[in-house]
Amino acid sequence: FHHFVVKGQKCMSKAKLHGKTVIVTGSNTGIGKTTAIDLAKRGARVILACRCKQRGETALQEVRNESGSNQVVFMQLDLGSLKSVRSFAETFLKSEPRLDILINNAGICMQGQTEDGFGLMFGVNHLGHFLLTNLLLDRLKECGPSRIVNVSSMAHNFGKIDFDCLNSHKTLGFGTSSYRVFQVYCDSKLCNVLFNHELAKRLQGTSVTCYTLHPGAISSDLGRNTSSVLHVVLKPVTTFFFKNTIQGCQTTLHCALQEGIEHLSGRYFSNCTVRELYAKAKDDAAAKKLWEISERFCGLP
Ligand SMILES: NC(=O)c1ccc[n+]([C@@H]2O[C@H](COP(=O)([O-])OP(=O)(O)OC[C@H]3O[C@@H](n4cnc5c(N)ncnc54)[C@H](O)[C@@H]3O)[C@@H](O)[C@H]2O)c1
Repeated sequence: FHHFVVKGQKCMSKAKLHGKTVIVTGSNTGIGKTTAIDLAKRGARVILACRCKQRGETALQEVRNESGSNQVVFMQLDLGSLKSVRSFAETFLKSEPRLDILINNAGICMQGQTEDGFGLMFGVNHLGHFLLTNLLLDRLKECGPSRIVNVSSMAHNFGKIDFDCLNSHKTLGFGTSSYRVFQVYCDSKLCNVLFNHELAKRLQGTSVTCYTLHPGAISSDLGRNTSSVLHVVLKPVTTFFFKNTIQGCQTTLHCALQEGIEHLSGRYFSNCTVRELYAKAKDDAAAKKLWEISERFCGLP
């Protein structure tokens, strides 16, 4: 109940980001867009990494207008295509000298399959971000102290990881029940938390830290692909009870900016506060196994 009706804490950091560069994935809508606007207002150079060129460019104008900054750039990134992730990273690394904050925000809750034949939610929510982060890691290290923020969800609590299922690249077809779609969404959000757990270990001794979080229950477009009737019926309820996208981006901003939280690298936040995870979300062996299987799927050495 607390998670659903509390509008939440505000990010208290007054950090200015002039001369710093930030990437926000999935920033043409929802909390990605409000995160980008806030960071641009603080002076950062903000890269909007979005799938659709047309929607990305519309968002670019909005983010520029609302932030009053012209240091905002659109770069095309489809997380459902490993080729697109590689080409985004290549373009970014060639054209931008710095990377100070990487915000892995994009997320999807619907059935389907990625270009590479993975389940859409596993592919976009986890695997695309896994590859993206790995390809940008050296640049983050060069620019340290730098941060990686992985937007997960409290839904990870209902997740489980079936490695056999991942190996068989099982995907959900159209007509799959909403319950099953939600279960696989929860699984992908558990992948975000386990990825963050293993990443923090691998980053120990570097100047890069990473954090994962639940942004709150937010009235956004995330459920747009669930039953349209349900969406229409629930919209007034969610608009009233849920956080709006400005409230919804506060924990992301906290993890990206708050001074003095570096010792909390690898931890999980909600309402701008560090929270305990259940054992399955900080399971060393599962996190390591997920990392190794993801490397194999992405063709990383
Ligand atoms: N809305 C909520 O209540 C809620 C709760 C918990 C966690 N979250 C998480 O917050 C994050 C942001 O969600 P939101 O609520 O702002 O929803 P949203 O649907 O408005 O935003 C998601 C963004 O991801 C982008 N995206 C989807 N597929 C992509 C792909 N293949 N390549 C690149 N970008 C892609 C979308 O275009 C969109 O911009 C997600 O990771 C979501 O899982 C949301």
